[in-house]
Amino acid sequence: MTTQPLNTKPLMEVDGLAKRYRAGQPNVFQDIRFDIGRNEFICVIGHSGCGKSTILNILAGLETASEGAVVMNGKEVAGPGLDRGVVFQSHALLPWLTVRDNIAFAVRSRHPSMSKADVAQRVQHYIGLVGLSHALDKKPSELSGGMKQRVGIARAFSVEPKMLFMDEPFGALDALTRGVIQDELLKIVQETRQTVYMITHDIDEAILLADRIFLMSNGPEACIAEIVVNTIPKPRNRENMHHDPRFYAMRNHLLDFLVHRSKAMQAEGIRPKEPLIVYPGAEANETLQAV
Ligand SMILES: Nc1ncnc2c1ncn2[C@@H]1O[C@H](COP(=O)(O)OP(=O)(O)OP(=O)(O)O)[C@@H](O)[C@H]1O
Repeated sequence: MTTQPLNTKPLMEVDGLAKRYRAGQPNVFQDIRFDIGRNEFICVIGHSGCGKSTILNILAGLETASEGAVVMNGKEVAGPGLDRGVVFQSHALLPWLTVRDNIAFAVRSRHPSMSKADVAQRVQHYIGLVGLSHALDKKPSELSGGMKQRVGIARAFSVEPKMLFMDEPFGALDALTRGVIQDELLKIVQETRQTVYMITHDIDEAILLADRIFLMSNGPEACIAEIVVNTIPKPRNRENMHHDPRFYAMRNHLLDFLVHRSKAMQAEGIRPKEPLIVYPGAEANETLQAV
């Protein structure tokens, strides 16, 4: 299920992806199949080594699949493209350029004929959304880790890609900084309605940000075991989300998968043909409406 009308074609269609790095070895993952709707925010959770980054890299066109196909906007993905942006755990800013020029450089690569004034306006808009207007003329070496990552996020959004991939973008940050940046990401996504595919190990982060959460079984031969539809309505808010009765149903479901079900599936060799689609806490909503 996607969050868009059924008659609208998905932005990305993924069909039967599998990857093996060496002949004769088992697939890292196989039978990966899903659609991503326009304006959807997808989070992917799974134990280390199940192939989350490899899948993300294949969708972004940075890696090739052993089997299967990825189609975006009706066109097969055969390599990297400017319509897809990627944010990794390390910010990858150009150290010799200021914050302003790092973002302007990215905007100009995507829109070579954009006027200087429009590029400047776009840079200011996106750096403002991550609360760093005061740092426009600083070099990356003058910024903290959290600030660099915020510039990386502003840069990725400023290009306005059709699809943005984020591979554990906050993994290297302390909990406080992470919270601040999650709020900024939430704000920027609400404003831009950017389509995002993001890997995280943080369950609360996934509940805060995602429309749907893909749960991957353990590898090798990993698959998407469940697709969890976020039952907490938007707009969500980090400060009071835990007061929503659906929050703990979502959280317990995700935790239980990571702690118990993913291991049990591996031990018993269970591979669902199709991911189970679940709505944890939906019954809490029905109770709320009945009161
Ligand atoms: N270039 C490569 N050559 C050989 N094996 C690889 C290569 N890249 C990844 N692998 C293997 O493929 C498997 C999946 O790796 P991947 O990084 O995609 O997993 P992940 O789920 O993103 O892990 P993590 O959560 O630790 O980042 C791992 O067993 C890894 O060792």
